[in-house]
Amino acid sequence: MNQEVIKVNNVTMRFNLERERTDNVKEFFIKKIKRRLQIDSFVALENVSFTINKGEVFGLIGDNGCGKSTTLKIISGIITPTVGQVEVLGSISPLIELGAGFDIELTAKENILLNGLTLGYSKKFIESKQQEIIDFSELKDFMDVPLKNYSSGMIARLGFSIATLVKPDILIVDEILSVGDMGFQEKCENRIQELMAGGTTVLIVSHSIKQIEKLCNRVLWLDHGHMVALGKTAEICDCYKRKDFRGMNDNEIT
Ligand SMILES: Nc1ncnc2c1ncn2[C@@H]1O[C@H](COP(=O)(O)OP(=O)(O)OP(=O)(O)O)[C@@H](O)[C@H]1O
Repeated sequence: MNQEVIKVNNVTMRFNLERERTDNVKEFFIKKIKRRLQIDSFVALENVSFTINKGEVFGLIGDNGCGKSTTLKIISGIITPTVGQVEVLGSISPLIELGAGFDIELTAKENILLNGLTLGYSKKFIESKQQEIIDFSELKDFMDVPLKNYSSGMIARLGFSIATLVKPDILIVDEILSVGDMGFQEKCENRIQELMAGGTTVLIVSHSIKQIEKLCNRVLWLDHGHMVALGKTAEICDCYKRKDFRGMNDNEIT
């Protein structure tokens, strides 16, 4: 029987955007008291519901600004939805923002320790795994270089190598694979497949439909914060490529 490990239930996310600039906290409160603060709200997600089963590789697709990263941030617990609930069963390794959890002034070696500690591992454990991380990232010659001198692809290599070191229950990958070169992307895809075989659930955001088609079992297509279609990868990607909104507001296309 399928075990649901991520449940997103009627989630709406509204962001407040100040219409005019407020330079300091005092000015903010004065404007607020005088009711002069004009705030527009922007709905990034509206009434989004879906579930992901253990061991699935689930993809989120859609045009720029449709709400993919917001969905991942809500699932990871980085932001709380305005309305609705999210339930997550198990440990999450979120690879969401490139370089998040890194200090660019520190060297790669120092960042492995910092990032590992942030993920909750002990210093001893990280040190014992350091070589494995260096080997997978193929950045041996750059270990003493501060991250500010790394390219985005190199940061992605390091981030992915740390996040997948220990098999997480749930791996969340936001676009990161797309900044690596072809060889590294392939290596990441193989590792994702290995993790999947070991029962890890993977949630991926990618603009590369080819990558989604290659890796995912099921896909959700979002448009302007709304669910357009949810279902098997081939069908949903096909609808997306043709911009076929037929499935709009339907539940699952199977
Ligand atoms: N903290 C925030 N405050 C205000 N608006 C936000 C905030 N975060 C996201 N948004 C807005 O919410 C919408 C959805 O953003 P999100 O980053 O989830 O889109 P996306 O689908 O991941 O886009 P992309 O494909 O370009 O990465 C966008 O219009 C964005 O400007």
